[in-house]
Amino acid sequence: MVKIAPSILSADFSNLIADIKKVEVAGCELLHIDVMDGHFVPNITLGPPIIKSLKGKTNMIFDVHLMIENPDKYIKDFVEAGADIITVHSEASVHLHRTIQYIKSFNVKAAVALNPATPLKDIEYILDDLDMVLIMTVNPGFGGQDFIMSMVKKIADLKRMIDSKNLKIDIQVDGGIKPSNVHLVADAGANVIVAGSAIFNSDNIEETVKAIRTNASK
Ligand SMILES: O=C(CO)[C@@H](O)[C@H](O)COP(=O)(O)O
Ligand SMILES: [Fe+2]
Repeated sequence: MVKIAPSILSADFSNLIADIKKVEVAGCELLHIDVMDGHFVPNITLGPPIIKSLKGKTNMIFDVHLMIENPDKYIKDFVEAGADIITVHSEASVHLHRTIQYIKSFNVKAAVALNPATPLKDIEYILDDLDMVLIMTVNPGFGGQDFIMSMVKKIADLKRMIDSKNLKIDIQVDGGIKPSNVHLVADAGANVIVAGSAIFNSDNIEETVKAIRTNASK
């Protein structure tokens, strides 16, 4: 059974709560919140004050994807804003093990994201410290990009790595996922599905979420 995490990057920011309610009613488990700083990625989105303003308005899990340089400097702010899961990019953290321990010291879940070109070996020795690994299926920075097909093998390799160590770690995928390709990532082992444009740009959010869930289990 997959969990679905709509990315609010593609929501209507002038009507954010209404859009969040729609995905909650559609049964989505997580709210994926993309934080971009204009340095790690060429785009700027939102920060802790907006996340804080949303807390308490939905029961969904706040899944905060930090696409920022020097994440350690801001982790406490995101925890205080209401993050339940904090994902940092391996490419953005010099001392990744320390960063993960720091996130976990606040009793929130810790995850590492890998850009498409980043090898799995970057997390091999810290895998058992992680609650989730995020395999980027596009280059981070924008919603609405095309899914990178070669990431299917990377997901399968990660799944094998996790199973070989007898670990229980979520595999999240993010970028270009829609009802027509979700089976590829789910078959490979992904169980947390981020989708932004496919959900928020659809005419019928409930139907699209249902299609993602159904097609993931085909
Ligand atoms: O982190 C990112 C992009 O950097 C994502 O979460 C996107 O927001 C996903 O959007 P779609 O590719 O599903 O439209
Ligand atoms: Fe994301």
